[in-house]
Amino acid sequence: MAPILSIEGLTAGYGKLPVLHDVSLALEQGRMLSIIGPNGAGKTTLTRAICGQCTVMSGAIRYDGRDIAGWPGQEIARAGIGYVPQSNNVFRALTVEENLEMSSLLMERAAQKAAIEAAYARFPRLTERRRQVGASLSGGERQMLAIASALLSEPRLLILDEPVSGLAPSMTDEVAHSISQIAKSGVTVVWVAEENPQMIIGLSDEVVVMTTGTIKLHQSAQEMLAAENFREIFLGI
Ligand SMILES: Nc1ncnc2c1ncn2[C@@H]1O[C@H](COP(=O)(O)OP(=O)(O)OP(=O)(O)O)[C@@H](O)[C@H]1O
Repeated sequence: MAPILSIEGLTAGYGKLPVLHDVSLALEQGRMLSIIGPNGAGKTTLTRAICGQCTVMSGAIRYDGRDIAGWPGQEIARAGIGYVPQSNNVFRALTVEENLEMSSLLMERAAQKAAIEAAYARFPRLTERRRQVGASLSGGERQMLAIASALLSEPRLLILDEPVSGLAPSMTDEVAHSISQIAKSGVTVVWVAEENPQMIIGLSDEVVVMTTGTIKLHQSAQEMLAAENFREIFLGI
C-alpha cells in the first residue's frame, strides 16, 4: 500500500532560515506516529511544514499521492489534513457550541447538526460545557474542543502538536484515550509528544526521534519500548 504521507528531502523553516534539514519520512494510512525530541529539535516546525504554515525551501510532501509542499494551509485542510496547534487552537470568546459551528460553517445544516452531535458523543465533557466560552475551559477541555473542531471536516490525517502537555494526569489519560480511539477509527494520527513519552509511545505504532532539525531514528513503538537504551534515548537526546 502506498503511504498516505511521504516526505522526501524536506528542508523548511521560517523566512530564509532553514530549521528542518533534508527530512524524509513515510507513513502508512491508519498508523499512529509520535514525534519526540528535545526542545528546539524542529518537531513543531515539521508539523507546520506539512500543514502549510512555514516556508518549504526544497523537497516534497506527498499526501495521498499529491505533492502539497508549499500549498496554502486552507487547501491542505481541504485536501483532508486536520491540524491542532499546541496553543490558540480555539476561539476563546465563543462558546463550545459556537466553536463547533464555526468549524463546520460550510456544511449543510442537517450535516452540521449531525457532525456536532457526533463531536459531543466523542467528548461528553464538551456537552456539559456547550454554553461555556473557550477562555473558561480547562486546558484539557480546550484540547478536546480543538480536536473535536478539527475532526468536523473528517480529515484522513490528523496532526496534533503536544495535545497533552501541561495537562493534569487524569485529563492526560482522557485526552490520550480519545486520540487513541480516533486512530482506531481509521484516521492516521501524527502526534508531537513532549511529556509522558512512554505512555504516548505505548499508544502509538511508530516513533520518530528528532534532533537539530533532522530525524535521528524512526522505528516501531514496540522496538522503541523494548530498547535497552530506552531511557538514554529520552534523557540523552
Ligand atoms: N516562527 C519562527 N520564526 C523563526 N524561528 C522559529 C519560529 N518558530 C520556531 N523557530 C525556531 O525553529 C527551531 C525549532 O523549533 P520548533 O518549535 O520546531 O521545535 P520543537 O522541537 O517543537 O521544540 P519545542 O518543544 O520547544 O516547541 C528553534 O530553533 C526555534 O527557535
